[in-house]
Formats: sequence, C-alpha cells, structure tokens
Amino acid sequence: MDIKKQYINGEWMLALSKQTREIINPYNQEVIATVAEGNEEDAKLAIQAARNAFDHGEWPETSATERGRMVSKIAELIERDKEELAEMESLDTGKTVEESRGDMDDIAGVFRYYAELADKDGGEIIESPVPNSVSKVVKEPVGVCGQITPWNYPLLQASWKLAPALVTGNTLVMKPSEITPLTTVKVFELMEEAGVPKGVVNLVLGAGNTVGAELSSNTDVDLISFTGGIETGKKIMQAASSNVKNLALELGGKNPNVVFADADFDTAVDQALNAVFFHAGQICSAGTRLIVEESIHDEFVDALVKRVDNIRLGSGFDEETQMGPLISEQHLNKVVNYVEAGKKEGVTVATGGKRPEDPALNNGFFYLPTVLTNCTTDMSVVQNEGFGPVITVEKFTTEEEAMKLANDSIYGLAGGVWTKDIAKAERCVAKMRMGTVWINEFNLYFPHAPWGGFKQSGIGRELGKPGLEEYQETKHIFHNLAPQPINWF
Ligand SMILES: NC(=O)c1ccc[n+]([C@@H]2O[C@H](COP(=O)([O-])OP(=O)(O)OC[C@H]3O[C@@H](n4cnc5c(N)ncnc54)[C@H](O)[C@@H]3O)[C@@H](O)[C@H]2O)c1
Ligand SMILES: C[N+](C)(C)CC=O
Repeated sequence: MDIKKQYINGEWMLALSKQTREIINPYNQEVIATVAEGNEEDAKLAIQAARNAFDHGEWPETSATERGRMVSKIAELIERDKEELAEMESLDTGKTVEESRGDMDDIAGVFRYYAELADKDGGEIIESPVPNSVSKVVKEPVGVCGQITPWNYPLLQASWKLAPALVTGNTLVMKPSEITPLTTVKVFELMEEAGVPKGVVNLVLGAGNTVGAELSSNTDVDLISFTGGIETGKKIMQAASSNVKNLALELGGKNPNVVFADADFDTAVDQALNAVFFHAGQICSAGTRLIVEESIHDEFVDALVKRVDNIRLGSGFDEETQMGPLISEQHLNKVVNYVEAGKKEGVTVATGGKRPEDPALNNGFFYLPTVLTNCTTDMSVVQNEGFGPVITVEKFTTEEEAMKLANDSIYGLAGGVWTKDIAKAERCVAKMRMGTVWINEFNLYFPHAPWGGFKQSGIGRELGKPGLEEYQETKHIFHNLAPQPINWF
C-alpha cells in the first residue's frame, strides 16, 4: 500500500509510531489515500531539523536573489504539474476541478510574486542625527517557522506561507489539515525537486491537538503562522506564549455584503450567489451576510432564490457540477445544526435548509444552497460563521443603519458594498471595519494586496509586502565612526 510520507530533514519517512490515516473523497466517502499520522515526536524531529538548518545551514546566508530563483523554480514545477495538482485538490476537498485549476494558477502566482520580491528591499540608510556615524536598518529572517493550514484551500493557504518564508531565508515545519494533506505532500516533493536544501522545509502530517500543539508550544519555534478557526486560533495564541513567538493568525469571517437600491441589480445578484455558494460556502471570506436596502429587498431575494434553485450539485469531476459537497460528515452536521438554530430563532427558509433528496448525492456530504430571510443581527445564524452554503438576509433603510449592521460582528475579515454612487461607496468602505473591502465586487484577491482581518478575524497580514515582512525581523545597526569616552561616571 502506498503510504504518503512526511518530509523531515530531507528524508521521506513514515510516522515514528507507524500510525496512518485514511483520506476520503467527500463526494462518495471512498478512500483515496493513506498517509502517515505523525504526533508530537515527529513534530519535535522536524523542529530540530529546521532549527539546525537555520542555525548552522547555508539557507539563511544564501543571497535573496538565489532564494528568489529557487522559489521561481517551485512555481515552474507547480505549473508543470498543474493538472495533477488540481485533480488531487478536488479529490481531497470535493471542489470542482475548474475551481482547483484556478487555485493552481493562483498558487503559482504567489510563488512567482514572492520570487520577484525576494531581493527588492535590502534595507535602508537612516539620516543619523549623530555626527560621524552610520545608521542603517536591515531585515533578517525570523528563524524557525511553524505553519499550520486549513482544509478549505489546502495548497493555496500553504503557498501564502511557504513562499514568503522561503524567500526571506527562514526554515519551516508545515502541518496541513489532517483531512486534506495530499497537495501539500506533493508541493514538498516539488520543493525537493527544485533543490531546497535539506532541513529548510519540513512536513509533518497529523492532528492539530498533537502535531499542531507541539509546533505552537515548542520553544525552538520562533514564529507560528496559523490559518483556521477562531477557537483554534485562541489555543495557538496561548501555546505560543511559551517563548513569546511571533504570531500570524488568519481566522474566520462573517462577511457583510451590503447592496444599495442604486446598485447594478443583476450584477449584484449574480455576485451575491458567487460570494456564498462558491466552494459550497467553505470560504473564510464568503459573503454569507447579505444586507439589502429595504426598497429592493423582496425583488432581490426573489431573483436570488430563482438562481439558487438552479445550482447543480455533484461531483467536482463532472463539468456540469457547480457546487460540490461539504468537506466531512462532522462539518455537514455543523452546518445542519447552524441552520436548525436559525429556524428556532424564527428565520424564514426561502429555499434549501436541508440535505438534497437526490439519491445520486446520498454518499456525499451535500447540503442544499440555502437562503434564510427575516434575519436580525442578534441571531446566531447572523453572528456565527456557518462555513457552508447558507446566506442570511437582513434589511436596512439608511446608509448609517447599513454600516451599523455590517460592523456588528466579532469578525472583521472582509466585506462588500454595491452602489453606483462613488461618494457613498467611499464613505462606506471608510467605515467598514474589515481587512479587505470590495466596491462592486466580492471575493477577489491577488498576491500583490495584503490579506487579513480586523478584530477577531486574526493578527497580521498574508500576501503583499506585509506578507513578506511577517517573516522578517527588523534590525537597526548604528556605527559610531569616531568613538569618544563619555566620562559620565
Ligand atoms: N483568514 C483566512 O485567510 C482563512 C482562510 C481559510 C480558512 N480560514 C478559516 O479556517 C476555518 C476552517 O478551517 P479548519 O476547519 O481547518 O480550521 P481548524 O481550526 O479546525 O483547523 C485548522 C488547522 O489547525 C489545526 N489545529 C486544530 N487544533 C489545533 C491546535 N489545538 N493546535 C494547533 N493546530 C491545531 C488543524 O489540524 C488544521 O491543520 C474557518 O473558520 C475559516 O474561516 C481562514
Ligand atoms: C482564499 N481565501 C483566503 C480567499 C479564502 C479562504 O478561505
């Protein structure tokens, strides 16, 4: 049986305990792979490899230009194996192959973006206020980075961490989600093929409360970068205090999509669908909180429901499919309970609100695309992240009320506003307390612009220059060219 292995100190290895885990296809629950199931001991081995490679290896001293060249090579290999990676990602997550192909283009773009950025900032000379001195500020790698990723965009979220960490001269230990590790294993094969020196990148497979917890608490880890749920993020914050690690958290979202009466109606309807039903709503920045101006509310909901009822569910490998299954039975039950709670709170189920009856979908973790109306901001379905194909609809009459609703959340990841009035749009985005805000758009992102959340949606930013700086320490070097005694004492 082919067991997908861990990659530690340049060697592919089974778990020290020889434990394994089966990976299933969420469309039909078939076993698609068997992988090593590491634990704390495997994590410690990997951390030591990364520590040794950082403290004694050549990678941190390699020129930024050379590191950039290496990361560019990884991008080339991803592009070479794009189709294999895309099909692997869809098998693992249930998303359509077309979505996965798009992810792979994005992922190669992330490696290329950081390869280009690698040697563009060598620091700066400060105009020293002290005579006969030189003052300069340089950037240095943080050190050993622990990187933990979620199951919804396995390789994309891994790329947002791997590329900047590598070009800045760090070493790392990555732990993918235990339920969707396949494309991350593959990208480590590609990094080995690209020639990344041994010990620089290490991969440990296993659960969050063993491998993940060790990465978060181990004092030989200098930075922990985590993408996942808010409750896990809080645990990691606590564990990271062991040695005051640098901390990067990309957490959940409950993202408002505000539609004014003067919006481009058809485009706003179409994009409201995409904002929440793409990848079955399993997106941190999904526009699951629709907030519509009262005067167009009924017409907008009718238009939305008509389109929702035509969404085709099925296998990600069927070109007709528009929405796949949820990732697991556990997550399906979470979404079921999330909607049932809304029903108890008095929402109206405009469409969906249950599992599909199509027998062809019985073996998958499917949930019908769902529109809940008559929602109010105090409801759990409005405040909590459902992370499924469920949109809640609220109404407003004034701009001020719309903004109050949009900001009434513990989250602050992303949001959108639809209007043709530019001044109104600018007023709104200035008030919306989120890390990314779209005007007449939703869920668009690219490597050049930083990504991350206000409030409890996280700490720090990935992508863009901030995403690079997350992996750097800043050092001020002051050089006295004419040292004199001070004679103070
Ligand atoms: N902000 C973003 O960019 C972004 C992107 C994607 C997903 N997300 C969020 O991720 C969540 C969905 O992903 P998920 O279900 O995999 O999240 P999760 O928190 O359950 O797991 C995420 C990762 O953390 C690990 N983990 C679990 N417990 C841990 C612990 N105690 N210590 C260390 N690691 C631990 C898991 O094994 C997994 O690899 C959603 O809330 C979504 O909004 C955010
Ligand atoms: C890829 N991204 C960050 C927009 C969605 C994550 O869930």
